[in-house]
Amino acid sequence: MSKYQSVESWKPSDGFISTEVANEVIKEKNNNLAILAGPGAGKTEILAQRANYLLQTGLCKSPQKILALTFKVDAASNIKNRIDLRCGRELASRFESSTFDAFFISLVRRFSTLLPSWIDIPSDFDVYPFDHNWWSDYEQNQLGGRPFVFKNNYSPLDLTARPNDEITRLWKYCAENKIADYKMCRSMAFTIIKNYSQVRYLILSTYKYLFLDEFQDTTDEQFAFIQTVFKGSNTIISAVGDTNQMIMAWAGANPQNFEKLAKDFNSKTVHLMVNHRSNTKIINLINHVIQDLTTSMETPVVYVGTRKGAPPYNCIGAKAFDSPESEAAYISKHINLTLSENPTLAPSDFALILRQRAQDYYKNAIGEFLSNDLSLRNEDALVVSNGVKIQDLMVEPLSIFWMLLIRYKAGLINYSQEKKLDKIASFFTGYNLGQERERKKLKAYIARLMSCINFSEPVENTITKIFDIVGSAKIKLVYPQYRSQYFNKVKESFCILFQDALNNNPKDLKQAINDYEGTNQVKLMTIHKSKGLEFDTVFFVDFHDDSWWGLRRAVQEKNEKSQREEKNTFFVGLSRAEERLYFTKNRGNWPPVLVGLLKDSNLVVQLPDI
Ligand SMILES: Nc1ncnc2c1ncn2[C@@H]1O[C@H](COP(=O)(O)OP(=O)(O)OP(=O)(O)O)[C@@H](O)[C@H]1O
Repeated sequence: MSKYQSVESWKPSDGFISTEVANEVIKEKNNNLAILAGPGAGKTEILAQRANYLLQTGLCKSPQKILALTFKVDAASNIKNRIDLRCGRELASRFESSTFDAFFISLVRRFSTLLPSWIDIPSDFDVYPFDHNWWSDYEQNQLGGRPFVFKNNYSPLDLTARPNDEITRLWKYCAENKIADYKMCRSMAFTIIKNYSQVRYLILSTYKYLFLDEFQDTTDEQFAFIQTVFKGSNTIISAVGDTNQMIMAWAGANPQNFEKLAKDFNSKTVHLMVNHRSNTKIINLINHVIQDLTTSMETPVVYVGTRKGAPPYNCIGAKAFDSPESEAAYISKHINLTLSENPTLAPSDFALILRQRAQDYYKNAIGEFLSNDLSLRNEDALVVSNGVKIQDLMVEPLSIFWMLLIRYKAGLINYSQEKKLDKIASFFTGYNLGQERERKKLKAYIARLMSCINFSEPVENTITKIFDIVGSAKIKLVYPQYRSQYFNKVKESFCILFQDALNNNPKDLKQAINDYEGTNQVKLMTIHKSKGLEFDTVFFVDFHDDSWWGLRRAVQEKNEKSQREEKNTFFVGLSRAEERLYFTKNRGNWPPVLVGLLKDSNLVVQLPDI
């Protein structure tokens, strides 16, 4: 029997609502696609379903693979997690998801021997961003200091011709210390690709399909890489994004990406006009803001919701306060009221988002939250200095794996979590879950890992024992991002955060797990960090003119580009809400441009006193 399903019998999984356009995207065979879609349209999901379709029907046959490239680590693991859970091991192993930078690094490690002979970097170098302190040390110790190109906006260098002394000295120093920063890796990857057509052909013959998620955030440099490798090839590209959510221009994202894709790759443009996330009132507000974002040359799009049920009464509101404390006191009471009226909601369904300085806001607000029996978690905070941010830790595959084992040991695992644990363990062991005998061996392996867990021992001991059984080589093979020092950062951050949760709840394991995962905590984060997420209720806090100074300045200076970026940021934030969306300020004036938009919509009411 064929291991592949027929194209006719293949169906999308997990309650996916398919529209004609969605179906067209999933099943496109020949054309490069530019998929434009608004918030909540299920952009990542449609790529995940397309990957399932191509792998499960054999349109992407072994040994061909799909490569998904994106800007951010969490977006890369998000799509990979969905494929891993839905496809078997063999199929999932042919879906590779990576950030652009991680892909560049893997190219350099693999082909470092092809680099010009003056570059002597060993393949097991560590990568981290060289920050201000690093450069200060370097400048003090190294003759000639930081190369000029590293001081400015930097395009990748072609390293084939031996560059100047400053550059060669930097590379020599890094080779001796087995380190490199991201910019250096980009240069090395470009040098390999441009000068060795064999490497390009190897990439092209490996990847029949290329997915580009969050395409609006792609930089010129990344686009140049896509052009160099894929232009004129048979690899089929599917790029998905939302130009109204482009908030990375400061990091080099180019608003013309979709046009460039159409020109260079003759891509077919498809619009997904649905929003599966928000209620009709919030979608009306989204459509209203889109009208403002649309230039006179474009036709404004209008999104249609698929969510059932009427929006809650007063679901979009605003209120002014005279201090962050009184604002936080009101919000925590409001959350408690909504929780008491909606028993299916938990504190983690509520988010406070703000333009900047989440930690300052946290310090002012936490007391009020605690006195209303609620906990607030600053998702943007580092677990430990030089460690991983809480929000990033939550999506790290190793943190997910360790928590699943801990849940299993504590008897607090549900069916889908257990399936997920089996899947990850099968990646480490190679056991086939479809075969009874191998499944038994897999269960014995998981039991062995679990026997390492002793809740009265320091968490670090437990994790080290688990790690010894799994083996570092296996972990690095399955998750290439852990080939560097980053593994130790994730491990240390996990141990500290989970140890804290255990210490705070010595007799209540369930509560400790909830504390670690933030299940019973209201989330606090910057708008940039909220991108890609969704919450039942969103409070836009600290929503005053001073915190939107970037927009104020852009208006004063008539800087259209910056105004657009600020408005896009506002758009990203408000489109995170499913059912309730509130704007609050604790001083000064409302930001005039944004509040003008809200007033014009006629959708925002004054929130009542509680
Ligand atoms: N085709 C679909 N049918 C039903 N529900 C869907 C579908 N696609 C996505 N969803 C659900 O809709 C919500 C929004 O999806 P998702 O977060 O993938 O959208 P998105 O396009 O990435 O949004 P954004 O750009 O705003 O982050 C999620 O809860 C998701 O599970």
